[in-house]
Amino acid sequence: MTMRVADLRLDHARALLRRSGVDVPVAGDVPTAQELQAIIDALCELSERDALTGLPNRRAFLGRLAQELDRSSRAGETALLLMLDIDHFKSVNDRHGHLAGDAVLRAVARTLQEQVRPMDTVARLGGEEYGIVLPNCGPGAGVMLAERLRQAVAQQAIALPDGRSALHVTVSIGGAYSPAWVRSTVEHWLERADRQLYEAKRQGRNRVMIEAVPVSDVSAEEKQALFAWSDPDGLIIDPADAV
Ligand SMILES: Nc1nc2c(ncn2[C@@H]2O[C@H](COP(=O)(O)OP(=O)(O)OP(=O)(O)O)[C@@H](O)[C@H]2O)c(=O)[nH]1
Repeated sequence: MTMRVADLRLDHARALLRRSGVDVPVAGDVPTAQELQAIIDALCELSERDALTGLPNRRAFLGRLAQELDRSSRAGETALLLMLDIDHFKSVNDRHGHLAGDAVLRAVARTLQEQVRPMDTVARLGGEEYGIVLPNCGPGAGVMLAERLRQAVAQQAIALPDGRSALHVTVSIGGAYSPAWVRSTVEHWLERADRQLYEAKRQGRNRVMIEAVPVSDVSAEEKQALFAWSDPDGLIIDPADAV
């Protein structure tokens, strides 16, 4: 049995889009190809956004990281990955309520977005954690930028939904550079930045910790892949001797 466009049941998709504030006008009962395409595009866009802050979500961010790794491995540039986590966020919820917690999450998202360049991507990774990827960003600029982000959040007075009070929060930031010329993996990059974030929390929070050396921390598989790729004669080189 073949399915016709007229049989498609789009009510659910349309209702979801309407609830999410996305208006996809449809002229008649049977959608045209353009109308169908608009619904598909809007659903794709929605699946990559965090509903609370409007930032790209984890799924979208992982895609951006993969793109950036690919670009920096070809261009020989380093990109910086930052992981940010609001300090003692549980106590914001506990003291002021969940709605106040949500207001804080939105306010921090706005501040981070305001501080970065248009080419950078700020995402909410889940809970009170954000990720930022900064293409073409080297060690000098990276530390300064992360420190600027930390200060901007700490200085911000966040208005609470009761309209009467405001509060301040701080963030801990961990960072790692993508290795230039090496095709690394998203998982390994995230793990390196996460290790720095863990260290920033351990050392007392409200601080920035960025891995010092951009290239040296490359996994054994990555070294293997790099040398297989760079050795056109197929000679076997022991990566341990080469790096
Ligand atoms: N309001 C609100 N709270 C959230 C949301 N997502 C996660 N949380 C809360 O975020 C809190 C995270 O707490 P923890 O993981 O203990 O971390 P923390 O209190 O920030 O402590 P440190 O990270 O160690 O400084 C939990 O209380 C979650 O319920 C959300 O979308 N809205």
